[in-house]
Amino acid sequence: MAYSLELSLFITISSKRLTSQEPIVIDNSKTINQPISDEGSSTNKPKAFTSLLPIFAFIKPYKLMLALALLALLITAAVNLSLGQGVKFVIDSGFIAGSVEQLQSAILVLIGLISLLAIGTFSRFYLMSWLGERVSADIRKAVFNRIVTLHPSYFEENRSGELMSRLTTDTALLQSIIGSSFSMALRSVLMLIGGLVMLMVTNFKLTLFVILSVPIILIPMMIYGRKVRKLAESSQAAIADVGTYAGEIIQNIKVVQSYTHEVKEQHAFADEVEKAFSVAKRRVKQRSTLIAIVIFLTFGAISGMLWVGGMDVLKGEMSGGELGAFVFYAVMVAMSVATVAEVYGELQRAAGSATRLLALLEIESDIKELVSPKVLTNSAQSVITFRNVDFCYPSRPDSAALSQINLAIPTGKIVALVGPSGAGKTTLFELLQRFYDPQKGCISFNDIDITQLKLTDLRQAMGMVPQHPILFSSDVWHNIRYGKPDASDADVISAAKKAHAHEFIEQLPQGYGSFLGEQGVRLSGGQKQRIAIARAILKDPAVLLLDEATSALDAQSEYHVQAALDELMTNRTTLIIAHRLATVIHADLIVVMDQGKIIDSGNHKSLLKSSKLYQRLCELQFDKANDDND
Ligand SMILES: Nc1ncnc2c1ncn2[C@@H]1O[C@H](COP(=O)(O)OP(=O)(O)OP(=O)(O)O)[C@@H](O)[C@H]1O
Repeated sequence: MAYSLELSLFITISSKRLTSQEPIVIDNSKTINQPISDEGSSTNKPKAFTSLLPIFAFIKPYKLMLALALLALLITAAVNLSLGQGVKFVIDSGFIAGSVEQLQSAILVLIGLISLLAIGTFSRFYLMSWLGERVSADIRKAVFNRIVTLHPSYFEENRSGELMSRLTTDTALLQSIIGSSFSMALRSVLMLIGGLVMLMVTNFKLTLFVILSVPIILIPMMIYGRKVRKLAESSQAAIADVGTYAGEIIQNIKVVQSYTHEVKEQHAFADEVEKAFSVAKRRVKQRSTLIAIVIFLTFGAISGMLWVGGMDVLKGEMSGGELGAFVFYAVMVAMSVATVAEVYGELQRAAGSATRLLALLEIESDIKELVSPKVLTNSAQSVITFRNVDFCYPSRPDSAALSQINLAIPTGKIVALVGPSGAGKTTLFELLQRFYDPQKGCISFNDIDITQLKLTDLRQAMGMVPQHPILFSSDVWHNIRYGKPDASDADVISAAKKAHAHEFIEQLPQGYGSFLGEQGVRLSGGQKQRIAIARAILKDPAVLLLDEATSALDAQSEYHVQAALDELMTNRTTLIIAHRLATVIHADLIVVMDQGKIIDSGNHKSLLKSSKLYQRLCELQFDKANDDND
């Protein structure tokens, strides 16, 4: 009886395990990011298991936990095996011998064993699951730590969604491998060996029967199991499509509504959902069939065994207890083989995840730092020099984004960069912050080549206010304090006042504690800019990099933003990507750029005379300003 219970448990567990694998499978097959690595997938089986080995480096710190878990595993395996002897004893000494006392003592022993089994199983399950969770948390942290230090061009080649799935689904698969599959496999191997030995000891003829019937049960299981797994993969892929579709629509809800595409999107989404349903339907059908076949074959084989064994019992060649124990061990062997087969497939998929995660951990940032980099000492000085700088983006090696850039920016001066779209102005900012290194030439800060400078010193000295401010999904405190994490509340408020942001922040529902929504959606463009300016004021950088906003700010916002910027630029070396004439007129130096080159430089007056492009840009601005005034 205990057996049928265990068998049905086994079937439930196996089907649950299939379900739990599914989300992971989809990630491997569907959203793998090819540039990172596509190794370790099912096409790379021979390498599969060796690629799991480096994961042991993450398990090593928790050796004690692992040892205890293995001990618990050994104990439970031994108890499981001895249970068969318990069954034999109960039947032979209790029922058959008709002795109440012996039956009682047999049952007591059985209860003792079962208690030991329960404690052992609890320990094994707890310790292994703990280990799985702990190791996957450590891997997640290691991967994230690596990701945030990588060069920005890496993120142009690898989409953020794909990196996220490394952090979540790939690590989750490893967690399930370490936390459950690994111990299941070990336990099953132990039970398989132990079970086979016990079978041989109990009855050799019947052992041959078992060895023959195991493949009869396993082969259809494996064939169907593979089909179910494949369908589970496509089912998850279809569900992922549904998620991606919904995510995009939710993100762009305003565009959808302004084009009144709600109904169209509802239909398109319904199609995606139905596609996912029809795949799921096929999977459910296959799985139901699989379960039915397994039940039929398993119980069929047990019945066969009972018949052969029963005949032996009737002939007096075997005791009833021996037959009971035999059935017990036979089912144990079959279950162990099934588990090992199932875990094998799972390990292969986990190997894929491990390969990808480890590949990610091995990537080095293209922006290298010297072993003992130079540090910035003179905080009062901030001289920037570009010498013969040539640069093309890694993704476009044949087209120069900057060429032959020579530029000297003295301490405390305001330098405006002007030029048509695509001239290379933003690229200049990127190089200065070492998001990329130029292929030729040299950029120096205070006469030190920036490649020799300590990266944090360099970036600490730069404060960037981008055209489209980046805000985090948090409150005002967090967003301003990002400029200086240890700033006091008073410092944050003072920076906000200087940035002309204090007043509007005060009027927000929870003042500085107001949540700004994803990317600060709950603020206007001008307000977002002022928060970004407050952040830069708090950082108090030696050099200010300002991508001036052209966005149609209303006159009042523009006044506030300009006043905040004036405050920020005072006594600070400033580079402005200038879109407005007002800034350009006051700049100490205006640099005119076109197609990656500096074509003119000077002040407003001299350029008006000498530079055709500058004249044209001014005319366009004046005409626009006049049109706006009309
Ligand atoms: N990440 C990138 N990868 C490849 N090419 C890029 C990348 N960023 C910019 N470019 C290219 O480099 C050139 C210079 O771009 P950049 O953004 O520096 O121009 P810009 O002068 O700042 O233009 P805008 O005023 O429109 O912002 C453009 O041709 C652009 O297409």
